[in-house]
Amino acid sequence: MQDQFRRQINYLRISITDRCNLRCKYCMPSEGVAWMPHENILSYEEILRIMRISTQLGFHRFRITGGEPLVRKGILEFLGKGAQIPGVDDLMLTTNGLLLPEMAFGLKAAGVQRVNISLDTMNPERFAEITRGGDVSKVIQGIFRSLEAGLNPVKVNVVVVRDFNTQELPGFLTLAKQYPIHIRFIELMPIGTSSERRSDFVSIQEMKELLGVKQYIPTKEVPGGGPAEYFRPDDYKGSIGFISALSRHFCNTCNRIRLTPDGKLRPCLHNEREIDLLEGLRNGSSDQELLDIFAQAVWYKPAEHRMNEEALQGHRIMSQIGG
Ligand SMILES: Nc1nc2c(ncn2[C@@H]2O[C@H](COP(=O)(O)OP(=O)(O)OP(=O)(O)O)[C@@H](O)[C@H]2O)c(=O)[nH]1
Ligand SMILES: C[S@@+](CC[C@H](N)C(=O)[O-])C[C@H]1O[C@@H](n2cnc3c(N)ncnc32)[C@H](O)[C@@H]1O
Ligand code: SF4
Ligand code: SF4
Repeated sequence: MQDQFRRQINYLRISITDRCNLRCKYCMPSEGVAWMPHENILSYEEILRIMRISTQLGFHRFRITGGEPLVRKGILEFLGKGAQIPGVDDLMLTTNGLLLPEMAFGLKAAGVQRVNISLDTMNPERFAEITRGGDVSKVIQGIFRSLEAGLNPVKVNVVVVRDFNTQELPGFLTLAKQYPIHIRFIELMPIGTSSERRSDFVSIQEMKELLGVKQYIPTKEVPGGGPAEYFRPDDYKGSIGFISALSRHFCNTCNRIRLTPDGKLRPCLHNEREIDLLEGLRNGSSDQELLDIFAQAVWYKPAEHRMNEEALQGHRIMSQIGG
């Protein structure tokens, strides 16, 4: 359906858990966060009901995220049911990739079309540093396992952090050149733990200079519903993409809203306003009543983010919203 600014909103990002098997420095504080109480987390049945209802408003793209979605028990069965819902055309996942070596084929069999995998560095020590203990070899195996499984396209999300991975960016191009892998370089957003570290921000313009690519040839061939702009140099099997949330924000083409693990609809990533669905789900509301709440959340989406006004961000960190 359209929102009040005539944007077509048809993409629901669903965070199925706030839990994670990593603690990335820009996403979570070192002490971790208190997990949401179990009884507040939407059950899979509740999520499937919301998906069904949302298709009546024209939602047809669904991205499962978190926290780390693959750590939630029963996810493959849930995805299998989600993929069967009429109107669910695109079922996708954003993951840190650690569990993909064993789960990629299961995801494909469940009906997931594609995965976006987060990988900010290929250096084992630096990966362990930024994720506070992760094993990069598992993620790299996970990327190739996803290709083998036929998840297509496979995208890799690289959040660029000044003096951490800036020197390593050209190394990622090898992956995009040799394999059908789409590397997306992402501007660090001031949210959660990274809101105090604005000096770590690197703009897309600067990233392009660091990459040293001679000519950026735009391509529209990479399937996706997100804000990335893609380029495919002639001799590349994959592509290079950029997500410029801050320097050239793309809110005027925004097409999504979010569902948090505790059942709130969040019309904008960077605005603390949320609309509760949990209560309605649990107090016997009809589908029509839930649909009305949903439609309201879409209609009142803000025109754009105001990332530089911290008061508007709210108290949630990225893993609790579904980045
Ligand atoms: N500002 C802003 N940034 C977003 C939003 N959604 C995603 N992003 C950024 O884009 C990054 C990649 O998101 P993904 O989960 O891989 O999904 P996507 O790019 O929407 O997906 P596709 O293009 O469909 O592959 C996130 O880590 C965020 O940094 C959004 O609604 N607003
Ligand atoms: C919050 S994670 C959830 C899914 C999964 N755990 C993962 O890491 O892919 C989703 C995406 O948000 C990105 N992210 C987290 N904090 C961010 C920030 N402050 N700025 C930009 N991207 C961020 C991560 O790099 C990841 O690609
Ligand atoms: S970015 Fe993803 S993997 Fe890293 S701590 Fe956040 S939720 Fe976990
Ligand atoms: S910041 Fe808000 S309005 Fe802008 S693209 Fe993201 S969700 Fe949409």
